[in-house]
Amino acid sequence: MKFTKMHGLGNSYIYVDLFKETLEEHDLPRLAVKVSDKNNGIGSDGMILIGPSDTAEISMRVFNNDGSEAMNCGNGLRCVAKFAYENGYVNQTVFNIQTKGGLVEATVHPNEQNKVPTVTVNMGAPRLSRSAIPMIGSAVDQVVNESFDLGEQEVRLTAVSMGNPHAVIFTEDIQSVPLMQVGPTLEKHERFPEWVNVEYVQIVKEDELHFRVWERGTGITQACGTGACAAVVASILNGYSQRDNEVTVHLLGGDLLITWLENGDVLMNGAAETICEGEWLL
Ligand SMILES: N[C@H](CCC[C@H](N)C(=O)O)C(=O)O
Repeated sequence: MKFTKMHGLGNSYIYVDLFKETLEEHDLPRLAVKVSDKNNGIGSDGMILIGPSDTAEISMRVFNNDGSEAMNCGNGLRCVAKFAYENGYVNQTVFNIQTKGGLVEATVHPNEQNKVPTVTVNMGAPRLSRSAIPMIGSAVDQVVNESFDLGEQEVRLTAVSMGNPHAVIFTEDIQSVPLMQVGPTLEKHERFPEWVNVEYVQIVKEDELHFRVWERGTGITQACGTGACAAVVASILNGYSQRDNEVTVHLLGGDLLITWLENGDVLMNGAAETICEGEWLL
């Protein structure tokens, strides 16, 4: 099986081109776990399948490194867009990508001078209703800065879906967040029936945030594109940032530029890079 390893700000995946490869005989969750393993496999945060679509120019399926399938992946979308453009699967720089969480529109910027190529993705509108997250056990429909009992400690979180679920917690000091404790506890908490991605955010100023993430199905990653979008939406819902203003999100692996437009859509711009190509022999 031929593959391409690509990353968005250090959030890497093993990409398989289903226009050329067939995985019908494979158990996809098991394959995702195997290829993601850094010792017995290739090593990545998961596996992404690029393929045909009957509703868009191209489709994407995302598997975390625990084998769970996700509805969306921001860093993955930018890499899929770059791959589709470079491999001639699309003949324009603006095109749609079908994800399990819905259609998104990607814009490839191929000619940026002497810079790492970036891609802009219109991620569509965030889903804020508790039932869309999904999240249970809350009296209100939109969960904004709500107290959440974790047993030995209490956090205040804002719940946002970008097709996949996110719990955003604001902090005064991003360097000291208890991500290793709170991340796994929240990730599989019973109040999140489909589990949840967990983000800590420190406000630098209204158009600049620091960000850390514990990803559902993967753990701590260098970056999470959908998480950065959720962080900016949560920052605006909590009054720290403004609609229609581009916010710079500093993630461990680099920066993303996110704007929640007045029309409701969330735009994400960031790098997408190819690491290597290879053949999976197992
Ligand atoms: N762990 C996520 C999928 C990957 C999302 C992330 N890598 C991104 O760039 O958005 C989930 O289970 O919803």
